[in-house]
Amino acid sequence: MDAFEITGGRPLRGEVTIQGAKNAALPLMAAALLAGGDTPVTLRNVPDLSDIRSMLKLLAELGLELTRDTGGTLSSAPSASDKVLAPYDIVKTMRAGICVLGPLLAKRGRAEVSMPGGCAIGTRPVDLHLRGLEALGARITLDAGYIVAEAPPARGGGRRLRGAHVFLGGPNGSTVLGTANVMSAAVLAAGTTVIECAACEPEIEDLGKMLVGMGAEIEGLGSPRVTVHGVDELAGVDHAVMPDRIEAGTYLAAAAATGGDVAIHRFPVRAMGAFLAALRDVGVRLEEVDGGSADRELNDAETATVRGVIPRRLDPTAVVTQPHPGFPTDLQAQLMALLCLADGNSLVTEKIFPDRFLHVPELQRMGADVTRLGPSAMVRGVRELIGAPVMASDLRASAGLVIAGLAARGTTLVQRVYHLDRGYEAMETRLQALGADIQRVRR
Ligand SMILES: CC(=O)N[C@H]1[C@@H](OP(=O)(O)OP(=O)(O)OC[C@H]2O[C@@H](n3ccc(=O)[nH]c3=O)[C@H](O)[C@@H]2O)O[C@H](CO)[C@@H](O)[C@@H]1O
Ligand SMILES: C=C(OP(=O)(O)O)C(=O)O
Repeated sequence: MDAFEITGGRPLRGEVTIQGAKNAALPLMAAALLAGGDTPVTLRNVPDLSDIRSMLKLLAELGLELTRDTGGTLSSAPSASDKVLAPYDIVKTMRAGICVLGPLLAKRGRAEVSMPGGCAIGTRPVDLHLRGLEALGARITLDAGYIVAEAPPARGGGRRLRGAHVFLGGPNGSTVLGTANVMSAAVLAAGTTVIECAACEPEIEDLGKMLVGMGAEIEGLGSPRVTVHGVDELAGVDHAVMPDRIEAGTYLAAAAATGGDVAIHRFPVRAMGAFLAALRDVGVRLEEVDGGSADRELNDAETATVRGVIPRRLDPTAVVTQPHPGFPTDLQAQLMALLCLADGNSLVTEKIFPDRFLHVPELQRMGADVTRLGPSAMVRGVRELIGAPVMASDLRASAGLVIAGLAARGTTLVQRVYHLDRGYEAMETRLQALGADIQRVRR
């Protein structure tokens, strides 16, 4: 199994360009199943990640071939496939495998989708996905680990979902991929669907933009009330995947933890308000790099090249993860790694996945002073972290450990790098280019 061997203490310096977002690209790829006729779907800025390869395999299994060029563009060949089985072997590897459920139901009238996998970050039910699709008239049963769903018979023959009022609120707010599924199903339903308590995450907005580009009629994107007027057919589209806000936040946190100076290109500023507010509390200020020389205050750009002005001493802060536009749970571990080095006590509360603290015992192995208190963690800043062998069993916890390793004295071995390969393209190469001492090794 691959591991990262990191010798810490080198400030990251240089430039890094943010890739397309994994969590946008995966539902966008699934939405390619909705295209009719022989117009191709083209998706640009698709990162080269193991989750993306798994989704390509899953779509091929469903009769939709997407080919990838060297520049990260995926193009579909026309498909008249009526396959509806999303098998366990592929879907178990990633949560986003569930994203084919809505498109299959809408386009092919039936779906048999294995219960999904994904990061082990606590219970991850799919009840809201199913409730939303049932509201659109789908009949759903669970059979041997598979979700078997069928659209109701349509008046003119075949099967078709029907528009409805759908409420997607759950115990911890809305559901991101549940919203993707219901929205992708509603676009071809008969009549109008109103999704209340829709996820406002930028990746859902990106999916909506792609669907609109295919001919869908959607209002309220980015808000908790999304209205979808069903249409009879969708065409292909040429769409660029939004930049990855989690990757951007990870590299910024790494620069801050090492006292470095990194210019980050394609930084999705507008999608990152809560993270940037937390960094400002810690003392990091962002400046927009203007033409490579004169820097100015960061404004509300969609994307920009930014540089963090990193203080010598980091202040502590309190953050609570929440649905967008709140602080993203997918950046909680990375921020915690940074707060381990702040001058004082911080409080991190996890409201989306209250057990998402797998990085805590591993950070403790590196000398961090963190106490878990139910859904919160008290982080008492220490003067330094010390390299150690560590291991995490989810993607962002692993990213937090890489940041800790980059800042620590001595050598850290981050094991089970396959988690990182799900979400960060060539992470070690990109960090090496920023001056980090990091190697991929076999252990
Ligand atoms: C591939 C992808 O985009 N994954 C992201 C997506 O996951 P994912 O879409 O799976 O996460 P959800 O938004 O669905 O989960 C949010 C909360 O809702 C609960 N819930 C969810 C579905 C459901 O049917 N019932 C229910 O109760 C979950 O347990 C959790 O507490 O959003 C998460 C929250 O921002 C991110 O951490 C993941 O990186
Ligand atoms: C939790 C994540 O991914 P997934 O939902 O695919 O497990 C993530 O991207 O941080």
